[in-house]
Amino acid sequence: MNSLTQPVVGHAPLRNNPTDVILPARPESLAINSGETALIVVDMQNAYSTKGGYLDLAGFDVSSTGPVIEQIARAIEAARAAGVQVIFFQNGWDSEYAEAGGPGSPNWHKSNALKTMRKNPELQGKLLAKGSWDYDLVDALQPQPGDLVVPKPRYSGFFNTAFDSLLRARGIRNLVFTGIATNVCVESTLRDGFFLEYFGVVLADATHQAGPEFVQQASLYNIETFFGWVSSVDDFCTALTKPVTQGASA
Ligand SMILES: C/C(=C/NC(N)=O)C(=O)O
Repeated sequence: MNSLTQPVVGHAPLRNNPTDVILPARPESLAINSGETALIVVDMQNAYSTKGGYLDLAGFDVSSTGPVIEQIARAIEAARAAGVQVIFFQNGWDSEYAEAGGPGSPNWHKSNALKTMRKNPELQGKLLAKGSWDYDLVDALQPQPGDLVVPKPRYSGFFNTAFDSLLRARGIRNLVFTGIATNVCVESTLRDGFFLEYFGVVLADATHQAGPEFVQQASLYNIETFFGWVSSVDDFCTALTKPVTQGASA
């Protein structure tokens, strides 16, 4: 075989027509390649954003999650149009809660879902259980062919999941985060990604905290200052439609 007829293989088969974009962000703009970037939608389940779901029943305020869902939908549409991989996380456990861990697990003691069910036995089997309404992704944010859905049993999406392998196999290095809750699963996953050499960006207006407003600000401060970058849905959508020509400045 000569060099023209030999099959060619390489690492990281990038997605169609990857382009470089400059994403305005704090504390500085980021140059990212669309083929090496994934939009991460964290736990947009009824549990976290719908009245009657786990967070609401546990006493957290979910009254302003509607605009966040709309912003995430915009970010997903822009990502799909630009060929950016969309990955949904879905948090929860089997209906017997074996995956949640028993009293030997700190999760059993700290999970407000498990604590709420222990206090209200009539809810047993309903919160964050696979197959339940609570576990389902919200109607407005449903995966489409080509998107990935990754179930996860703990706050960090890297723990006991296929996430890292899925990213590595696709040559993805940049993780753009949306979802709920900023201060729990979003921040946990972004932090673990930082230690694994992923560049993490959070789209602030496509996230919502679990707890008072100050924890949203604290989490964004932490991310901007120590673990990654903070941007917005407008900047993400605009950046994806304005590829940067190699060698040109933004
Ligand atoms: C409080 C909480 C947050 N989860 C998340 N998706 O950030 C939980 O799962 O208990």
